Amino acid sequence: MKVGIIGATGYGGAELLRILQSHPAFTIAAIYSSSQQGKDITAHYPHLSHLSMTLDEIHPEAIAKQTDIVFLGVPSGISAEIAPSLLKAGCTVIDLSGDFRLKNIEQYEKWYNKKPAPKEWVDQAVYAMPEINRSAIKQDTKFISNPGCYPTATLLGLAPVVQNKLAKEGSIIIDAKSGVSGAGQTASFGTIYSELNENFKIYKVNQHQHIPEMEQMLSTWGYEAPITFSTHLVPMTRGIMSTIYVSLASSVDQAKIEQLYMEFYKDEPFIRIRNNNQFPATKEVFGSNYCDIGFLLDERTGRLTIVSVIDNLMKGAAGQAVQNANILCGLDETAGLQLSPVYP
Ligand SMILES: NC(=O)C1=CN([C@@H]2O[C@H](COP(=O)(O)OP(=O)(O)OC[C@H]3O[C@@H](n4cnc5c(N)ncnc54)[C@H](OP(=O)(O)O)[C@@H]3O)[C@@H](O)[C@H]2O)C=CC1
Ligand SMILES: CC(=O)N[C@@H](CCC(=O)OP(=O)(O)O)C(=O)O
Repeated sequence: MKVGIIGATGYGGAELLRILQSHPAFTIAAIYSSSQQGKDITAHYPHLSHLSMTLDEIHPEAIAKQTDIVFLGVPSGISAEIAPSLLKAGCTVIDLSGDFRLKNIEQYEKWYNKKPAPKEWVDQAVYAMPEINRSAIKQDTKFISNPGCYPTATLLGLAPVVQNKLAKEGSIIIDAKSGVSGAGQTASFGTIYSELNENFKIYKVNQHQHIPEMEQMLSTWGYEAPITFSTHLVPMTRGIMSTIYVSLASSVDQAKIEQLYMEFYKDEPFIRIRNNNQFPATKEVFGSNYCDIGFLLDERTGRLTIVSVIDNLMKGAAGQAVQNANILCGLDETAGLQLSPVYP
């Protein structure tokens, strides 16, 4: 099976290269760039010098001939422009951006502050988070919209509670933190070393573009109230920790909640539940496709604290995209993804 990567010079693209170079069923047929055509990937990423691949121009018809699946790892706003021409040319596309996740394009315009992709293409995109809706991916699916990094950690943390109608309406508060690679490789004032080092910042308060993505999924689970979601930049390279507070709608104890999570995720190869009141740390998933989840009920307040961690570039982007590609191709979902976290 031949795969291609558009945006291979980006962080998500580099992570796709890292996974796909040793995938048992996928071969990297070509990599594409809008700004570095004709150059070797090594010119941008010396750590990939063992691959020695030339970056090609983005020509949809040629990409359709060269690949069975193409991963699109370009910024939001750019995917909306590129994906339709790829699909028209006959490519099968897995898009990592936020451009096709929101079914309501007015919501996209409001939260991303960008022109939305044409509705007809948004309608065709299958939003796929394997542990939640892997059956949405059919054999003839041509277009997958990969979930956002924060929504992946948060929704996986919340699913057992919300789907079992245990969340009190209006009570969900999410306090999330990300390493700086979540912002991609282009430096901005907020992501330069002197701003990040020995610093801890909140950003996009009540304005984060992942809020409607999470609310869209929560509403399919019957939770209709708006959520409070805050994001923080942590002086580290990779990792997301989503700390979620939710008031419980009925009285259950810690043992029952543990049982619920264990049961909900019992067949999931990439979800690891911490029991005995243990909480996960971002380093425990670093470089892997795992999502680790811990939780503790505060019996005084009736609130549950859930902590969900992922590597933003793996389960939050490239790893989940490959997991989706595996499902699409009828492969073992874990193919190419059985990587232990890098520790310490
Ligand atoms: N970083 C993360 O943790 C996550 C990222 N995402 C999403 O994945 C996508 C890629 O993110 P990431 O790799 O971090 O981003 P980067 O900024 O690191 O890389 C994006 C790449 O897109 C390409 N690009 C930029 N402008 C254009 C353009 N006009 N036309 C075509 N290609 C362009 C560039 O490659 P070139 O110049 O070679 O074309 C660039 O290397 C984004 O949509 C992001 O929101 C999703 C989840 C997590
Ligand atoms: C640390 C950091 O800046 N993270 C980014 C994640 C962006 C992202 O992944 O964008 P999509 O909307 O395409 O998913 C942010 O919070 O905006």
